[in-house]
Amino acid sequence: MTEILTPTSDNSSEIIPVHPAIDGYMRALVGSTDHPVLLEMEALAEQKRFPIVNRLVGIFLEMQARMIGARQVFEFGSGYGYSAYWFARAVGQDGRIICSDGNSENRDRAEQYLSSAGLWDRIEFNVGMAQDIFVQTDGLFDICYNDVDKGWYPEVWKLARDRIRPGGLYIADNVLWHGRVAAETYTDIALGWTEAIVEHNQMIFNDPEFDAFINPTRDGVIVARRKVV
Ligand SMILES: C[S@@+](CC[C@H](N)C(=O)[O-])C[C@H]1O[C@@H](n2cnc3c(N)ncnc32)[C@H](O)[C@@H]1O
Repeated sequence: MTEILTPTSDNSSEIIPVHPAIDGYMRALVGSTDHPVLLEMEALAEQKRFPIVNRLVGIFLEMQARMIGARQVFEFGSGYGYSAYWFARAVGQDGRIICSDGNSENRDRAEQYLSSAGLWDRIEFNVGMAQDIFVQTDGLFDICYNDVDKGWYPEVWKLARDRIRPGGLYIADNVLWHGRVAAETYTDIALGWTEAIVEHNQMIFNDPEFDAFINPTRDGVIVARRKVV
């Protein structure tokens, strides 16, 4: 697995989807979501330049989960639990978030943070390759959330799509990849990642069993809903 840092060093071709003033306006509206644990997790991301989804995307994830009454969520690439924090709030006491990450330090941090937030009992955190953990886990999911290294995106979509219940959601972060998906020329942070994201997005929009849309907030979040036939 590649340790990704926030891709700012090669941003000569970066296209920012949402104007920073609009982003700031939206962020100011959601100040009431502050929680001491969230602030700590966000401070750590800033300090280590660790790519968590941000507050706006977190709120969006929680809302998506609440809108479909999600109880079972699988996360590919959980980091230290920031995105899981939002899903865990949505699924309620009987819900379950299966987290996966290749780094055991992230698991330990997630336990510390999500315990402090009173959400750890909704989490099953597995360390290892997310795709392997997924195929070893039975059942259908209300939501499969993808945030692994971007070269894996097509593979994760192919694995996940068949395991989403009708009316359930596939959600993936970074699908605009700092605008590279729409740039004529770009420098990638890892060979082939932009091409993988482009292929991933195209497959989803071409899939007759799903309806899809990209929310351009932060780095682009795709939401694809399995049709109910
Ligand atoms: C972008 S971060 C996840 C951030 C997290 N979803 C959040 O918003 O709080 C990606 C994480 O996925 C992990 N990772 C990348 N590829 C992976 C894979 N194939 N299997 C398991 N973990 C992976 C990395 O170790 C890293 O912690």
